[in-house]
Amino acid sequence: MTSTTSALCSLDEFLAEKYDYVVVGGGTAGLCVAVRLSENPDVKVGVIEAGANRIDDPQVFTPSLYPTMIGQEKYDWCFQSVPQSGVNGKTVSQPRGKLLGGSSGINYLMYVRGSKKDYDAWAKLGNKGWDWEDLPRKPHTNPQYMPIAGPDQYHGKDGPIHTSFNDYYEPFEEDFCKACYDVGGKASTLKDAWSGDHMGFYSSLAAVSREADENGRRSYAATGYLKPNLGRKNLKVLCESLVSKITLDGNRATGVEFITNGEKHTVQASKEVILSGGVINSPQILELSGIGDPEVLKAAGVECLVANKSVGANFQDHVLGGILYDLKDGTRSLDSLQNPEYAKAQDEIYQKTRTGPYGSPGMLMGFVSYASLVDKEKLDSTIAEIRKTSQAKTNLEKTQEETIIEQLSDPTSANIQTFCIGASLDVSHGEDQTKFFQPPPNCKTRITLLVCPEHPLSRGTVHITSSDPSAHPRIDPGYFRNPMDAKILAEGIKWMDKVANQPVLKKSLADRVLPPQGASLETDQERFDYVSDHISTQYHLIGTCAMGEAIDDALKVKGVERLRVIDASVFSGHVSGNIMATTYAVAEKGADLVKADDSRYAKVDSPRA
Ligand SMILES: Cc1cc2nc3c(=O)[nH]c(=O)nc-3n(C[C@H](O)[C@H](O)[C@H](O)COP(=O)(O)OP(=O)(O)OC[C@H]3O[C@@H](n4cnc5c(N)ncnc54)[C@H](O)[C@@H]3O)c2cc1C
Repeated sequence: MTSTTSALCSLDEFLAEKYDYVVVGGGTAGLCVAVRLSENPDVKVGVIEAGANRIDDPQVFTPSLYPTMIGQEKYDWCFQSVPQSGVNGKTVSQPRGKLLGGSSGINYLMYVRGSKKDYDAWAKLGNKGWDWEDLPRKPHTNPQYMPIAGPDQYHGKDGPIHTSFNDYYEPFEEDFCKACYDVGGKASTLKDAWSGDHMGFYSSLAAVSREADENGRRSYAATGYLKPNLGRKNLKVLCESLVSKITLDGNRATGVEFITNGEKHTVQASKEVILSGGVINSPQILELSGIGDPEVLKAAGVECLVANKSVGANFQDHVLGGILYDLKDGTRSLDSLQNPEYAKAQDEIYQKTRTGPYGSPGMLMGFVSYASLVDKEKLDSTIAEIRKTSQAKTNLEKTQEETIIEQLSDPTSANIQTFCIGASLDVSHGEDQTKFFQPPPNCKTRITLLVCPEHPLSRGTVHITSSDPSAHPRIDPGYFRNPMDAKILAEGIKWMDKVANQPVLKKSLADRVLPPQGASLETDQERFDYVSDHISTQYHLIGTCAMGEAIDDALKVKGVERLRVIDASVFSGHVSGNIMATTYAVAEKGADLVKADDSRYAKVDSPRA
């Protein structure tokens, strides 16, 4: 390869090379895969990323500044759903990171693993090698599978993504945890929330580095995986270039077509194309390439080259609902950073020591089971209603539904995630992230108490409606298409209302803002009506190239040779909690699956980033 000092290269440099593997999308999964595949210096890897390199941008690296990027085209694809009949016809914004590092560069930084049972459910769906034993526990012996946290059996020490606990806490954080345990009437049994059991309430790890040169900064795919390996001569990364399709010779992927500065180019991949465009763009790119449901392709004016009806189906998300309170006068929260004097003082602290609220995003969360929130009669009627109103059509959907019924019936299953965020997150504005994060008026400070069902029954789709690669696909998340999801969320709101009314927390709260002070949350119907009008995405889109359906368990696209998908679109069912860590784990395993099919890797003593 031509010698440059950095893998980040110009168009000419990129086109001058020949690649074994071309990775589409330099995001969370894509950079992990590219870095792992380029560990062998004889293997040439090219990455094409639509967004820019923003490694040195303070909005990206300062942990608490994520709200300033979400909903802004400089950082975010700013996708929007079609109107959702389950939520009074509202549209719901669908942010996705459009920068080197992808969504790991704009997300809330929460570093969470799912429950053991969630991954075991993937294996039960027929995906061999994807259970807990095979995936997240690998860091135990093989730290790269889960990045570092503390020095115990569930956390590695030398992984690429660095995590840490906040060094700054809001005054009410401990009170929230106490209130949650008071409502449940039980003390904490939580040992390690990354051990496959995260039932309970705690301040989570954040993907914030505490290493010298990155101290107090976001640790994400661009800094954790790519940055230490920029000197590799066999790795080239081209930014600000939009992949328009995968080129095929019959049913064999041969390379990629992309657009830079309005000009079309192609690049060949002699071994494989790896699609890591994320949950919206991976199915979009497959469909633009003629791989997908023939009817969808025909309607979009794209010739069908490989029929695969599962592409773009099985969309799932975690839906966020919640309650918003003003804090009593004088109670600090991240909203206090609106006050210019306080913000200046905290910024000085952050610049000098990399500590304080700017380096400590809200991390307070927890998990409860649905079975612990309702009595036996209500649990039985929920299950009967799920069966009666079942919308499951495919084998995958039917098996998933039975798994969800098992999960909801199990008092040890993390069915509902809860958050206490010391800032105003306005769930009446799920359609617009800039309004969602708008600070409260009159320099007030607020607290947001969020609730989120983890194993949704509703399914949606992502499909192209045009052959234009720059046109956003049609995103129909199907929120509350199955009304049981709204009913389960409504139970979570009932529980959260009790938490807010525990004296230990109530002492910090002033008026309720959402639902407005005085609005009743007494009946099932009132709570159902409230959640049906007040939701946001929790940004945990999955499933549009699902393992076992659109692709096989080696992540190969069914019906196409030399083409894999490796990103969050391959999750076949949902996991409890935030999904960045699981996406890294999928990418690590995906890279190993690619290596297993290429004899050149047997010779390599995998150095780790
Ligand atoms: C606002 C937000 C907050 C979140 N908060 C958290 C959190 O706190 N904790 C957590 O665990 N998870 C969180 N998540 C979820 C998590 O970050 C994502 O699920 C995960 O990062 C997705 O990884 P991915 O590799 O599938 O996609 P991405 O990381 O989105 O990568 C896809 C990449 O492909 C590129 N791309 C797409 N199309 C093309 C094309 N045609 N040509 C070239 N490049 C293309 C994109 O620009 C992007 O860089 C959040 C997500 C968002 C958006």
